[in-house]
Amino acid sequence: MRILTKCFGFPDLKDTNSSLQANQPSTQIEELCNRFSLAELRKSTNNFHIRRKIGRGSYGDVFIGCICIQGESKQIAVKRLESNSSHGISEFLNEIQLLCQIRHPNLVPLLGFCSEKEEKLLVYKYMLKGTLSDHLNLADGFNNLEPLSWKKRLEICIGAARGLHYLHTGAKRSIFHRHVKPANIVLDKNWVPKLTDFGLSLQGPNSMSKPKPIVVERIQGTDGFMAPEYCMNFIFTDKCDVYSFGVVLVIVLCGKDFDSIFWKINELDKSKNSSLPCTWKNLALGVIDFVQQGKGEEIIDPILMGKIAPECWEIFMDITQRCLLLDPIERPIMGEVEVELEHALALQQEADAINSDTGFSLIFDHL
Ligand SMILES: Nc1ncnc2c1ncn2[C@@H]1O[C@H](COP(=O)(O)OP(=O)(O)OP(=O)(O)O)[C@@H](O)[C@H]1O
Repeated sequence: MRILTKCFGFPDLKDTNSSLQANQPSTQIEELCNRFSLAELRKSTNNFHIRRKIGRGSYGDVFIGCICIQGESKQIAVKRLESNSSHGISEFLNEIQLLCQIRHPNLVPLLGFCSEKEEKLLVYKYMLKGTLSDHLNLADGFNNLEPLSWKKRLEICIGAARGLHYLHTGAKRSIFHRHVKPANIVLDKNWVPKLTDFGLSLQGPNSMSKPKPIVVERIQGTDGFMAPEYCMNFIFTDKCDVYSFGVVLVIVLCGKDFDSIFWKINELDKSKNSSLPCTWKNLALGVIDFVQQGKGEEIIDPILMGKIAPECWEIFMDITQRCLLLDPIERPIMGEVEVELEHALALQQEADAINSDTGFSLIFDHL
């Protein structure tokens, strides 16, 4: 087992260590990734004007801008690291080093970075449709965006699963994302989902073999999405990302944030006198429980009622609850999750072709 005390370190990149000590990206990375000047990013965001602010994460504010790259005008999202964020510097370097080396249709393209004076900025391609979280109306209450159809949700999950599968097995060395959640899945103008926020990601040894566990010094991530064994043993594997992805699938189905789903499931359990609240309850089994008791509409996104074909439901719930199994060995790998979700979508499309008018009003009685 390899022990990583920091989440960066790319032996195939020269200069990396000395640059990291100086909190600067390595010279080789600069060959792979644009370095923007602070002046051009200031200009492109109207000096980080409040009206250009499109979001805020733990890293700092995110601004929209427009910049000319190789003669082409591009809309960009600029993440500005807050100056008092000590922890952010390692995430900043980690994200550049990782994203500048990999390209995939389901990973957000990093266009470049800026490290000048006290300013540290990351420059991404702007994703017109925002985050999956925005479209599930999870962030800051209701935001009036058109709700996503069930098929669109499945397509988004398939794309995100593909991106995660690529990270685990497709790159030269396996990469664990470590921060999978709806807010870290962004959508381009064609609704193609892309994983973003690689600040916490870990790069393991050669991915030709099975992804190997990595021991971390401290637990980082978002509550509710972190796998139990990671929180208890400080060991991260590809199966911890699978667990987080399972939580995403439940949220996509319910259109509610983690806490709301978790408390609803606990309430139902309490009414049955079954068990005490437990953070790592298998949420998918909780949802199935609701449905079997004829209370599906209390937990599932109301927009989806009558829209999910029973055949699709079965495959979707099966893979979701397997992603959330307590024993990581029993969880599927991301490749299997991707295939099962594709299967679920195909079944939904077949059922829609037959029942285009009637819908699936009996789906929840059927189970
Ligand atoms: N490439 C992008 N295109 C369009 N909007 C973006 C892009 N990247 C980020 N955003 C917007 O900025 C917000 C903040 O993003 P960021 O990744 O910094 O934080 P987060 O993932 O929401 O939170 P945290 O960093 O705490 O996990 C997002 O919710 C989104 O609205």
